[in-house]
Amino acid sequence: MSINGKVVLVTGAGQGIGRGIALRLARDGADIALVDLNDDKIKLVAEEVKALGRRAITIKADISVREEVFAAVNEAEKQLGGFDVIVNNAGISQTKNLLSVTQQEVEKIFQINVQGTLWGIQAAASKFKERKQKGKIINASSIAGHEGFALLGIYSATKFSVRALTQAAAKELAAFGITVNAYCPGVVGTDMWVEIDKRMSEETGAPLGATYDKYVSGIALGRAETPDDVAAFVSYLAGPDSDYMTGQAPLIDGGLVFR
Ligand SMILES: NC(=O)C1=CN([C@@H]2O[C@H](COP(=O)(O)OP(=O)(O)OC[C@H]3O[C@@H](n4cnc5c(N)ncnc54)[C@H](O)[C@@H]3O)[C@@H](O)[C@H]2O)C=CC1
Ligand SMILES: CC(=O)C(C)=O
Repeated sequence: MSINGKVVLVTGAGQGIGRGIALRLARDGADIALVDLNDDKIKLVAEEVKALGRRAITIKADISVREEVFAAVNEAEKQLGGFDVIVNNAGISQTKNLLSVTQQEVEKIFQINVQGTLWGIQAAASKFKERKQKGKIINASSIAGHEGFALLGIYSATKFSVRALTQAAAKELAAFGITVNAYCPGVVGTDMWVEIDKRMSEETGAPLGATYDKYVSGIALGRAETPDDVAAFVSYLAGPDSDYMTGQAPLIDGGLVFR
């Protein structure tokens, strides 16, 4: 299985799952455009990609701003000489109960998790069409895109929305040879979960670490997920072995949510 020489853009690549995906796809042979709000972090990941023998560029961009996402895709093509796969990975969490969440808070997370994913779909699909080539679009959903979780209700709504966009885009873009799929991780030990656990403690009074431990204790395979676990599945979605798959959002969660 190889994506040797392909150009892949990964958003939210500065840390956590996005960094894991960038490094895995570099090991698979791809050149990587690393996109994140945090310039310092993507520069460090770029050094790691280069140490694996692949090319890497960094683009500081906010995925919630449509023009910045289109500019990032153009820059990736210009500097790396092609454009084959986008991984719309960047996202934020929000731990609030439904009765107190504000309009501003709802708008912010929808702008990043949903609109940001839509801009990535638009920018990548436009580029594939302009280049008259096939391409792959891969979006970050979640277990929370298959089940609404208490205190993660608006976050869950955004991840259900990502699945809706994935299905609709797959139908609209299949005729152009563009596939659109999503990955749905479970409990991955990144900074996002540190923040969720802290906010859960504030909301419920649970001791720090207790919410994370409770979630992990529900995983059939008996351990928290790592970015590498997610990246291994994204490697499949990015490569030719998934060519006959589109519009899907499989769970890769160690056995936590069963559908
Ligand atoms: N950590 C987990 O357990 C799970 C995470 N996910 C999803 O996976 C994706 C990655 O999650 P993690 O690596 O855990 O998160 P993280 O919080 O560790 O890293 C997210 C990265 O995205 C960047 N980012 C945030 N907003 C951005 C914006 N507007 N524009 C550009 N970059 C931005 C951040 O700077 C950061 O580098 C997210 O979409 C998340 O919802 C899904 C299921 C489980
Ligand atoms: C962060 C996330 O997607 C959860 C709650 O699993």
